Amino acid sequence: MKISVLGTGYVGLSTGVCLAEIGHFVTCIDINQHKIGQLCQGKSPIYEPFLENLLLKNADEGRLKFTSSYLNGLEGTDIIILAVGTPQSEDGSADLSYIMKCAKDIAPHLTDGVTVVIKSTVPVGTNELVEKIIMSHCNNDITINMASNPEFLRQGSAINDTLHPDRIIIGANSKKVADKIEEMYLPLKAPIIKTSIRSAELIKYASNAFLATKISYINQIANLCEMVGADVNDIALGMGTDKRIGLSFLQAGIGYGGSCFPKDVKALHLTAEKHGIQFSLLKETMRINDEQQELLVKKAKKRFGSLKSKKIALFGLSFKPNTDDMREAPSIKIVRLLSNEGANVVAYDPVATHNAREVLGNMISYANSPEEAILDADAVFIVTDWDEFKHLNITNILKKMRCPIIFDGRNCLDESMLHLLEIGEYYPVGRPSVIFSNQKSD
Ligand SMILES: NC(=O)C1=CN([C@@H]2O[C@H](COP(=O)(O)OP(=O)(O)OC[C@H]3O[C@@H](n4cnc5c(N)ncnc54)[C@H](O)[C@@H]3O)[C@@H](O)[C@H]2O)C=CC1
Ligand SMILES: O=C(O)[C@H]1O[C@H](OP(=O)(O)OP(=O)(O)OC[C@H]2O[C@@H](n3ccc(=O)[nH]c3=O)[C@H](O)[C@@H]2O)[C@H](O)[C@@H](O)[C@@H]1O
Repeated sequence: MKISVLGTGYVGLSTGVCLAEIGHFVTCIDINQHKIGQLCQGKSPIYEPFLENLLLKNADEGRLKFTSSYLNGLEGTDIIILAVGTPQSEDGSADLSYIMKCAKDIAPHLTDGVTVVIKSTVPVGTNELVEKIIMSHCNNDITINMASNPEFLRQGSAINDTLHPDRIIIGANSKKVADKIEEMYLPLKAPIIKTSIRSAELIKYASNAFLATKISYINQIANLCEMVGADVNDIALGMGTDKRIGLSFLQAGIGYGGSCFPKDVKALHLTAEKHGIQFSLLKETMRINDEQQELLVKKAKKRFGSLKSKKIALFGLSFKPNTDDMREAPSIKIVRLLSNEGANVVAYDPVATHNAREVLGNMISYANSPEEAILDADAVFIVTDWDEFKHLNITNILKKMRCPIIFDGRNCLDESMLHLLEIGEYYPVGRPSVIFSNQKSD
């Protein structure tokens, strides 16, 4: 099939590359000419494992092209996939301006019978809105087919998630349209769920808000664990082994961030409110998450009394490992709180430093290695659970501190490695703290 994908963010690019990988002829279109320039040279504008290799391979084999011209990119296409951003507006609702503009701009280039698929996360009713915009801006008397096909990939594992999805949701108002989209995905051999357009739109928000709520739930359990002397990792294992609950998304820590959970929970809460539903559960999900992001600073204040002039080494800046994305990263709030307390922050992140500089500027200093970050540090905050921080040599690095005091916001240091520290203090989330003197005690 000939497919055009609009938007070359995480979703557009992963979708485009993977559809080419399964044999389709794909053109990715973006209004950002700088990005298109990079992509035409085989460079990925985002850090995402395996993406660049697959991009180069499919471009070389002639199945993947990039352009900023709608005229070239939409010519003779069977399916158009809209994957532009839907960020948060000031009032918390989804900002649909990019998708609306996109609809208006592509309209004059559409041909009769083309299928327009919305993959961006959009509130219920947006497909209908987009169809209206297209119909009022297309040149000829054409018909188009609309469909909703929300995306569930995670950053950091976007390629694997796209090639091996748990399920594919297709929302369409006719069997013919749904079948056409199913045909596009056939080589993936993934379970397909066909439904109405409105249900498909809502499935996406319901899924993200549920996962975010699961995280807030385990984080409140973690807070309780600290009060009663229980271990949240054991609780998560004990709960999650029940198949009805499941083990995933029970990793306690300093809360969720990223470009989706925060905005999607807010947007769903607002949609419910708009329709007279008081979805207060989601309000609590958000409140718990806001508070959880303050946890490490609160713990450090309790430990040190004052953080004024204390040097804090921050391990990790991105909102999760394997990405350089800083959108709504918990590190941002942590840095602001630490700065307000008068602490000096030196941060190390394997890939996010460049993006972090744009958000945090000179509020903090940036180190090129964990070793550099811990020089003269009073405490270490582990903010992102990069693999690099979990491995044995991190314990060796921490051992170089005179008396390491570690606040582990992601519970990522291994207990057995920690015992190599002969002296120091370890404060995880929802688990017993450990004070190492020559003899270890709880
Ligand atoms: N980031 C993620 O992991 C996931 C995101 N989503 C959803 O997918 C959508 C896209 O998200 P991201 O890929 O993160 O977005 P992004 O913000 O990283 O990228 C969006 C891209 O669209 C381009 N664009 C804007 N207007 C355009 C137009 N008129 N024509 C062509 N290109 C245009 C922008 O230049 C930008 O490159 C959002 O609705 C998001 O909620 C869904 C699942 C996962
Ligand atoms: O709509 C989206 O954009 C995507 O949002 C999330 O994906 P993503 O934000 O890339 O990353 P996740 O792995 O879900 O992590 C989100 C945040 O939750 C935190 N998290 C995750 C899992 C967990 O157990 N505990 C926890 O604190 C992570 O550290 C991170 O800050 C969903 O997992 C995807 O299915 C969805 O497609």
